Amino acid sequence: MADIPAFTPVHLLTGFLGSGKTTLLKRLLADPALADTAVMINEFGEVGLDHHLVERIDDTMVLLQSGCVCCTVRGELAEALRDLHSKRERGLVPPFTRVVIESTGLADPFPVLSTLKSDPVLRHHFRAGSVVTTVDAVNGLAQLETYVESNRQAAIADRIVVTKADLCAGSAGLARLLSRLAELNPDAVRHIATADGPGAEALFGDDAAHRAAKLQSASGFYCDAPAGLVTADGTPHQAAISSFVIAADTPVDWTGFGVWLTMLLNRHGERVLRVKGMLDIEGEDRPVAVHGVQHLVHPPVHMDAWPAGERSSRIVFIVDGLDPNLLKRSFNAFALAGKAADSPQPEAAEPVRNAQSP
Ligand SMILES: Nc1nc2c(ncn2[C@@H]2O[C@H](COP(=O)(O)OP(=O)(O)OP(=O)(O)O)[C@@H](O)[C@H]2O)c(=O)[nH]1
Repeated sequence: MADIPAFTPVHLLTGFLGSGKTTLLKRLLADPALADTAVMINEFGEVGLDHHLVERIDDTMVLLQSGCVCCTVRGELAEALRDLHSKRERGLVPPFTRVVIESTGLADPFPVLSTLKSDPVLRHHFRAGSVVTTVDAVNGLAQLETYVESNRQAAIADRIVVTKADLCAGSAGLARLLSRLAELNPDAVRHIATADGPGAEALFGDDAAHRAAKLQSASGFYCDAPAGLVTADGTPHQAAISSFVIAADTPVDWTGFGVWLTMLLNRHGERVLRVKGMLDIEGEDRPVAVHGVQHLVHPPVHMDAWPAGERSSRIVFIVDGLDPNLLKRSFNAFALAGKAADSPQPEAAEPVRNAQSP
């Protein structure tokens, strides 16, 4: 086992919604080179699913919930790191030699890194490591142009991993994305994700000098959520982006669900920034994970088992200006064949403009 460094590097794995952070993290954590790693996962939304998808639950896996690590849960991040450090000192957790934080898809990397420097305890024990940013080859170009969060994540990266190139290999769109990324952040090393690369060393190898230089040059907007991201009521992130969950205790009809999701993404794909869920399908023992990113639906995956005591369907949505009540009602009509789950009370619901078409 490696010696504990005087300053434990904290690597940040970021990237826009659905760009493949959890997929990459899960693959990297299987590499023995990352055995001494504490992992923190932060999700935007009321219900966290990623820690189940990574399939590693132990004392060095921390879930930072109920807010975004760059703004509302910065305090929680600092506290969790202090707690991990203290437990390591007392031998209560394995002696990790690095930390990887998987941020939300909307996180701004600057405030996360500044937490390490500004906290009086953390700055004596931790240092900023690499910022690794995943960029989705299918949706990335449009996201870079539309969402400031995506732009900042790519601009601060030490390493950029272009994911889903297998879905659009050789296309003009992929070439345009690569040249846009080179323009936005010429210093970053760019990788194309494959089933077995890039590896842990390529992404989290030591780069303290590079990082220090980069932070220096970015110091003008290093400390807090940049002005462009803060809305009039002080809420970070663009005002129309919101998250909600559709939950159901009744098993879901797979065909109805498929029709519903396809129609939804066909019609409103631009505004469905992310949909991900763990479904209890009629006639299936194991949970099925489903993922969609804008117009793209990924193949469903059977998970090994239900997390303890959690057999029910949960679908997390992150949307840009869509009415949750409309989606909940149409989900109920299609996927549950009208058997009400947590559909809204009639008085709380918006008028349903078109119940048959999500
Ligand atoms: N074909 C293909 N699919 C990928 C690739 N990387 C990720 N995916 C799929 O993209 C979907 C979203 O991946 P995640 O790893 O959950 O993305 P994420 O960035 O963690 O998502 P959020 O945490 O919700 O922002 C999943 O269905 C993955 O299987 C890739 O390189 N190729």
